[in-house]
Formats: sequence, structure tokens, C-alpha cells
Amino acid sequence: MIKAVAIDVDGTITDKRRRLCTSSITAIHKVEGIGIPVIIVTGNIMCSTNMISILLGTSGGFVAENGGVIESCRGKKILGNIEKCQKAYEILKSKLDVKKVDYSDQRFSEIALTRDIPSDIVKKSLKNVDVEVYDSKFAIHLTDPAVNKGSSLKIVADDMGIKTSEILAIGDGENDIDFLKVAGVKVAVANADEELKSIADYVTEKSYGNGVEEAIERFIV
Ligand SMILES: O=C(O)COP(=O)(O)O
Ligand SMILES: [Mg+2]
Repeated sequence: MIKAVAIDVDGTITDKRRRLCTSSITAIHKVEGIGIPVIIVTGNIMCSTNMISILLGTSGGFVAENGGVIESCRGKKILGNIEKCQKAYEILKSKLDVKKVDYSDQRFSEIALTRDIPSDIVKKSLKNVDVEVYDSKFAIHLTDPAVNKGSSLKIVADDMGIKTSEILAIGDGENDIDFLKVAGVKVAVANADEELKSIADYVTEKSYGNGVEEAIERFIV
């Protein structure tokens, strides 16, 4: 039985231009309306994630910065080690002309870069460095390998008193693989990366927010 819905932001409830889809707003309101908490699980910074949660009216807390920061019913926690990411960034900067995305000073646990440099070149340059690199299709994230969206969703679920196997998870990118893997029902929207689709229980026909609405109608309401 589904006791919570964990949902990614960019490319899932937003379209490819990061505009929030009205269909996902309606779907999230429906889920919350029948008493099932929605948990936002994103690579965005904490204050943006907090605002997204408030504007959407979600009640399940959140996972931000790809698992580096969480807010559950027990408060906010920084779980990722930014020093590791800073070291990786210094190494990268000595090799490539990389740029940080806006509001980088507000990231507590990871470093996010613009996608000017292809992510496969970034990943190759950091092959032997203790850092996890995700290309969310909106930014390239240098994160602490000890945390990810899945490990941090488990902490939020534990704090809520539910099992991750009782969660419906919906995502689009490679940084969603870890939280879909721990969820009971794994959904990839139609525009998702092939690797995410390959581990999903269900791939929606529709893209972005319309895919979220489709998944909610199929598995929840
Ligand atoms: O912050 C990003 O790069 C993308 O965010 P997402 O994890 O919600 O897709
Ligand atoms: Mg995404």
C-alpha cells in the first residue's frame, strides 16, 4: 500500500524549460488531499526546495542537493560533506574552464556546475577522485558519494515511520536512480533517461507533469 509519494522536480513536475506543469500541481494536490504525504526529492538548493514544497502544499518534507540536505518531521539535516566536493572542484578547475551555477554560495553539501562542459568530460576528469558526478540535464553536480537521493529518502521515510517500499517514486534523470531503486513503485516519466526507464516498474506515456498526473491516476487516485 502506498503511504507516500516521492517526486523529483526538474524534468518531472517541470517541463524542459523548468516551468512548473499545472498538471503536476493538480496531481500533487489530489494526493495530499487524500492524506498521502508528498516528499520533494531534488538536486535543487535547500531554500528553493523549501519554497517549492510550500507553494505546492506538500507535507512529507524534502530531500535537497541530491541527498546532501534533508528536512523531515525531525528538522533539517546536512548529510553531505562539501569539502570532498570542493577538492574535486579544485582539481576540475585546474583542467577545465568549469563554472558554478547561480546561488552556489547557498549550497551546503555539494557543488553544481553549468553544463557548458559536457558531463562525460567532467566525469572522465574526476574518474579517480572521491566524488559522485550527476548530470541532471539541468546542471552537473559534484556530490559526496556517501549520500544520494535514495539514502536520504530512507532517512526521511524512517522519520515518518514508513518503509521506502511503501513509497511511489517518480523521476526523470540519472540522479533519480538511487531513490527509485529503494521505492516500492518506481515510475519514470516518458522524457526520462534510458537508464532510469530500464529500472522503472512503469514508464508513463506522457512527459513531464502530464506523466506525473498519469502515474498518480494509475497508482493512487
Ligand atoms: O537541480 C538540478 O540540477 C535538477 O534537479 P532535479 O533533481 O529536481 O531534477
Ligand atoms: Mg530531474
